[in-house]
Amino acid sequence: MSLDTTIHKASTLIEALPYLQSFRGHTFLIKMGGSAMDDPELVKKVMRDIVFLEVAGINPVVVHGGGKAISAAMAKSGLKAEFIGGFRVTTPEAIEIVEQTLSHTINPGLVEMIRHFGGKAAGVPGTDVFLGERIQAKNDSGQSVDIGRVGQAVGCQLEKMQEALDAEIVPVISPLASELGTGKPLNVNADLAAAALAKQLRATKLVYLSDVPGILSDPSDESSLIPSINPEGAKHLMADGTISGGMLPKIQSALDAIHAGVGKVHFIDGRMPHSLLLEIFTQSGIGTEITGT
Ligand SMILES: Nc1ncnc2c1ncn2[C@@H]1O[C@H](COP(=O)(O)OP(=O)(O)O)[C@@H](O)[C@H]1O
Ligand SMILES: CC(=O)N[C@@H](CCC(=O)OP(=O)(O)O)C(=O)O
Repeated sequence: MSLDTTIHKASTLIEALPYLQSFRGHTFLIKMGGSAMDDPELVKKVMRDIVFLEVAGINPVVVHGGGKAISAAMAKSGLKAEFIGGFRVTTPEAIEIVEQTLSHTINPGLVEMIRHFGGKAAGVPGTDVFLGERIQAKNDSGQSVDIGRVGQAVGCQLEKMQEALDAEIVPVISPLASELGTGKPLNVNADLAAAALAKQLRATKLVYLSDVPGILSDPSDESSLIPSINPEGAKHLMADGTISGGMLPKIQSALDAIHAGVGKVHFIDGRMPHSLLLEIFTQSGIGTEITGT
C-alpha cells in the first residue's frame, strides 16, 4: 500500500472529527425499513455501523419495520396482504402474524447482529414503548374505512429505553403499540412510530434507511437524488405526486418531527454499505436531508 493511500485513511478519520465532537451524547433515531432488509449481509453492515455510532458516544435508538416479511408470513398462512391508504388491513389473525414477525423474528435478529459486532443491544417490543389508539384509513374515494387492529402512537413510555440508553445499550424497538384501555397490541406503521419516538426523545437526527438512495425527483431514476430539501420543497413534491407510496408516511412524519424540534431528517440507502456512516460523518453526505431552515 502506498504512503498516500495510508495518509488518505487518516484524512477520512479527520473529516469525521467535528461530527464526532458535536454529536457526543446526542440521540439518533434510526428507522430500518423492511425494504432494506432483504439481504442479511447488508443488514449486518448497517448494524455494525450502529455499533460504531454507539462507540463514538452517540445514542442510537433503532425502530425497525418489516412490511415485506409480514406479507410473506401472511402468504404462508394463506392470508392475503391488503393495504388501504398505506396501512395494512390487520385482522385478528393478521395481528398475530404481525406481532410474531416483528417482535419475535426480526427484532431478535437485529439484536443478535449488534451483539455479534461487540455492541450491547436490548430488544424492546413496541407494546412496551408505544401507547396507541386505533385509526381508520382513507380509501381511494376518500372515505374512512375500518382497517382492523391498526393504530397510531399517542404516547410513549420511555423508562425501559432510558434505562438501556443510560447503560449504553442500543434499544431495538418493533412498531407495535399497546392499545389505551385494552392493552391489546396494535399494528403501527414503522415510519410513524419512529417519528413519534424521535419527538419524545428530542432526537438530534431521525434517519430513514430504505431501498432508494434518498428522495428522488424522478422515482424511476435512481440518479435523480435530491441531496437537500426544506419542508416547503418536500410539501410541494407530495402535492405534485413526485413523492408517493411508501415514501409518503416517511416525509409526512419527517415534517412532523422537524416541526416538533428534531434537528434533521435523513433518507439514505440501506442497501449501500456504510451509507449511515457516510451520511453522518462526511461533509457531502450520501442521501437526502431535510432541515427545518
Ligand atoms: N420521490 C420518491 N423518491 C424515492 N422513493 C420514492 C419516491 N416516491 C415513492 N417512492 C417509493 O418509496 C419506497 C420506500 O418506501 P417503503 O417501500 O415503504 O420502504 P420501507 O420498507 O423502507 O419503509 C421506495 O422503494 C420507492 O418505490
Ligand atoms: C399499519 C402498518 O401498515 N404497519 C406496518 C408495520 C411494518 C412496517 O411499517 O414496515 P416497513 O417499514 O418495512 O414498511 C405493516 O404491517 O406492514
